Amino acid sequence: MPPTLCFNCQAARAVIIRPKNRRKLCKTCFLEIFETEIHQTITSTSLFQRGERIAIGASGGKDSTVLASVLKTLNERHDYGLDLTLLSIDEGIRGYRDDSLETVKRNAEQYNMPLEIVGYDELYGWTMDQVVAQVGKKGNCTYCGVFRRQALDRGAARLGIKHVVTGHNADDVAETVMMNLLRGDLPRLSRGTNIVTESAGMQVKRSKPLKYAYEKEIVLYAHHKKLDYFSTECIYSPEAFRGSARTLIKDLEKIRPSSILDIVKSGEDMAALVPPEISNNGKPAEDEASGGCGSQNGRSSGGEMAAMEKRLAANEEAQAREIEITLPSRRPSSVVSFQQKKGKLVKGQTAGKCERCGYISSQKICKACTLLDGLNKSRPKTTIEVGIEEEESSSTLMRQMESVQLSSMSSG
Ligand SMILES: Nc1ncnc2c1ncn2[C@@H]1O[C@H](COP(=O)(O)OP(=O)(O)OP(=O)(O)O)[C@@H](O)[C@H]1O
Repeated sequence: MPPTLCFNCQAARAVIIRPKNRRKLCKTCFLEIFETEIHQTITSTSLFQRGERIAIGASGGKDSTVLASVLKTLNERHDYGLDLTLLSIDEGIRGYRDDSLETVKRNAEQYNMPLEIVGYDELYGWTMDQVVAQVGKKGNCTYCGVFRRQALDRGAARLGIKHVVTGHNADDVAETVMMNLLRGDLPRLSRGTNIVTESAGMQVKRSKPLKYAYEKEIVLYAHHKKLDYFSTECIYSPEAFRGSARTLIKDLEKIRPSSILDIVKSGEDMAALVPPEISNNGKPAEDEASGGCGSQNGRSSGGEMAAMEKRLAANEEAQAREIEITLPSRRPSSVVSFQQKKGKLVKGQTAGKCERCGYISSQKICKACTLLDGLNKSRPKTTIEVGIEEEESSSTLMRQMESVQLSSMSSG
């Protein structure tokens, strides 16, 4: 039987079935199409300014490694004129981040980019190993996510850089859309679909150039480009709800490959219907997919079923560690009744500064300092009342507090 020819060039042998649309492509065409699509995302959203300094949030994983590689390629090919730097956050997780940082150090040499490493220990006086030793695994992702978002801002500020890019991909965005849909959280759904979010703390812009790239294609790209990346998952691991949304999306993708992009597009369309007063569009915002941990994501490039099974098992395990979060007043129905009660939309909050660390926050004490308070007081059980949009301003819902209960923290 003659070999199947590439759908694109009709000359070379097809070796890849594109996860996005099942088209059969040769390696060269796949790599070029993948890069071209990222270029189109960048140009159609006017993501970068010529001469801009960009910090690439580099974890050593497949997404940020592919992001660094593609940005370098496109910067040279299309003469974007960008000054690219790798920025890594060392959460202090022995046997995980120390190994992945070795990968980033190699990447810095391979891509000829400067590398800045910022540690939780120097910023907060705690490593994640110490946090977990104190609070247990349950809820540890909350600490890590809050700390990482600030750390990326602080790292960028240290470098004098005002734009951080992260490797969040279409699967991550689809998961965020799905999670917020299931929670009935329109403001977050809206923000999670934006390609650019202004970071609350330091007026650092944050963006996701891989927003429309499928995770599977990122793995294929890394594989065929022979990129050097780290593929072990975080030892403190996953957030069960995101894992469940992920499994749901992966199941849908099997039946309908376009599902991931369809969910992203639907999220964007729904976001367009959310009034700015509620979505906080264009204002400082922290969303779950802009610096939080997604290391629950499968990182293996082979044996999808095996990876899926592993994920399912991990999700099950994660149920026991899931943090209890109550969102009493964030459903669209409460948005309406809240507004009706007031008779008009409530003006947004004014972002002030955290009294402790100076990070911009709508509360007196920012989320990271609140968490640190609990840690430093060595409380075995902590109930923290934080505004869910604490570091975000101008949202009707921001005035409504959510109760985040970090219960049984000492139980692991
Ligand atoms: N320790 C870190 N240092 C710098 N950037 C990070 C770090 N952890 C995460 N990021 C950024 O946030 C993005 C999403 O991280 P996440 O934890 O969800 O991992 P991921 O989806 O597996 O990505 P990756 O494959 O790049 O690790 C990463 O692609 C990276 O840009």
